[in-house]
Amino acid sequence: MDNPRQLAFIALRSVQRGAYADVALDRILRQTDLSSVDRRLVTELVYGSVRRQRSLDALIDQLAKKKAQQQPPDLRIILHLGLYQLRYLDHIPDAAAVNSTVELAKKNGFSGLASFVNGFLRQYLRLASGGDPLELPDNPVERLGTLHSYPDWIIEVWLEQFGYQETEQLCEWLNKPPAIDLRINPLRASLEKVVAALQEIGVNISRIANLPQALRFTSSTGAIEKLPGFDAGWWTVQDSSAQLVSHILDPQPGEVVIDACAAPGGKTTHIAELMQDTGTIWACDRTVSRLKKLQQNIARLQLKSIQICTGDSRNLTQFTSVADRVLLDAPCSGLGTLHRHADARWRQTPTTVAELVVLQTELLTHVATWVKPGGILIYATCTLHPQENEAIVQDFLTHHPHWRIERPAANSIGVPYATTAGWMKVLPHHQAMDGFFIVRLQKEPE
Ligand SMILES: C[S@@+](CC[C@H](N)C(=O)[O-])C[C@H]1O[C@@H](n2cnc3c(N)ncnc32)[C@H](O)[C@@H]1O
Repeated sequence: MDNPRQLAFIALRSVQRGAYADVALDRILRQTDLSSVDRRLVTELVYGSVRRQRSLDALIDQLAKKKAQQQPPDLRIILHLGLYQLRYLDHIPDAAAVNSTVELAKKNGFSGLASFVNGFLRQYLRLASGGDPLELPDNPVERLGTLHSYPDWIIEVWLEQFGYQETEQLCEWLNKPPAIDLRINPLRASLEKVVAALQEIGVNISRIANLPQALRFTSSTGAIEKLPGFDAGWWTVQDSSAQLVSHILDPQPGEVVIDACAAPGGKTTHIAELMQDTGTIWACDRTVSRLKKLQQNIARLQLKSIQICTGDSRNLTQFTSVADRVLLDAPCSGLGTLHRHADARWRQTPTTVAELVVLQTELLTHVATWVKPGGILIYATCTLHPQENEAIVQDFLTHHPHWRIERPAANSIGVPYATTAGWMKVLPHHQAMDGFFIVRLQKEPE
């Protein structure tokens, strides 16, 4: 049973039936005792096949008699697995990819189609020896969508924002495996201490320009929770651009700060660290399971200044005008973090975005009432969709004349990401971090 390709096939079958890719993968990996090399292969095959689904289907449509949608669902997965290895993985010899895919077909009820699978993959290889066999439409939206495997609507949103060349770079960047960054907890350890402890066990790590607490792994790590300092609360896994958000909030010791969408607490715990664990931080969220993770993180990092408030932040009435600063790290379509969630591009749609826009508007309108006169409100998302970012802020300012955008001060941490409008945008293909939108709003003093 511990055959990596068979395990990938089982996980992909769950994904096809509606499971989240990370959940399906985690379930399958927990049941096995694979070497770390094989675990990496299963992970790559599952995430890669999901991510590249559109391109792989286009090749099936082109090269097989039956279109991808008309293939038996399990056979379609097997063809995806074979094609994915041939097209995207350099370290697997072609013969091994073809033979193992034929075996997979035989093992999973397609013995009668083994020669079709063999012929199909060998035809792909023959064509690939003379250039890319994937035929691309002329229309730029479908062309980028087919080549880089994104739905047309995402390509349209990005083409309008960034133009063809930048969109293509962004698509390519978000198809690469994500980096893992750490945020050092200065209340428990210094950056130097963490670097030394990791280097001692052969894990390589580098600093990230302009982010005082950030480190990025540059070699493989094994299980993160087993690395030195995790249990002792020396550090937290958090992408650099997410770290940027709390620095831009700039909370001060002793203040009252509310994090309106806090779980699992990446930014709340960062805020507590920046405030030297003084003052009061309210961590609000409506998802109980995610709040449990927040609680675990607070305990591991040994923080005392955070209070949890469970509920829908649109309905919480106890916080009117109490906060020096409020963070709204809003639920969003996550188009800036597609590299971390292989199936997200297929789950989000223009309809889910429209629903999110309503939620984001309602949240922003309500949590703005929590800020004291003269106080600060940060609106942030990890998406690159103007309806969820620029349009939300413009609409808010139109209806709230006592608020204004505060631009990043000269030499401050937000400057490299600033736009002429005053908000900040982190573009993954420029800054090598998750995509983020961050704006700092100030309420008029009394
Ligand atoms: C982007 S995530 C927050 C991530 C978190 N700030 C961090 O850094 O770890 C958005 C969160 O919003 C929460 N959420 C969504 N709708 C909400 C609502 N109406 N009220 C409160 N929380 C909500 C979700 O449960 C989710 O945890």
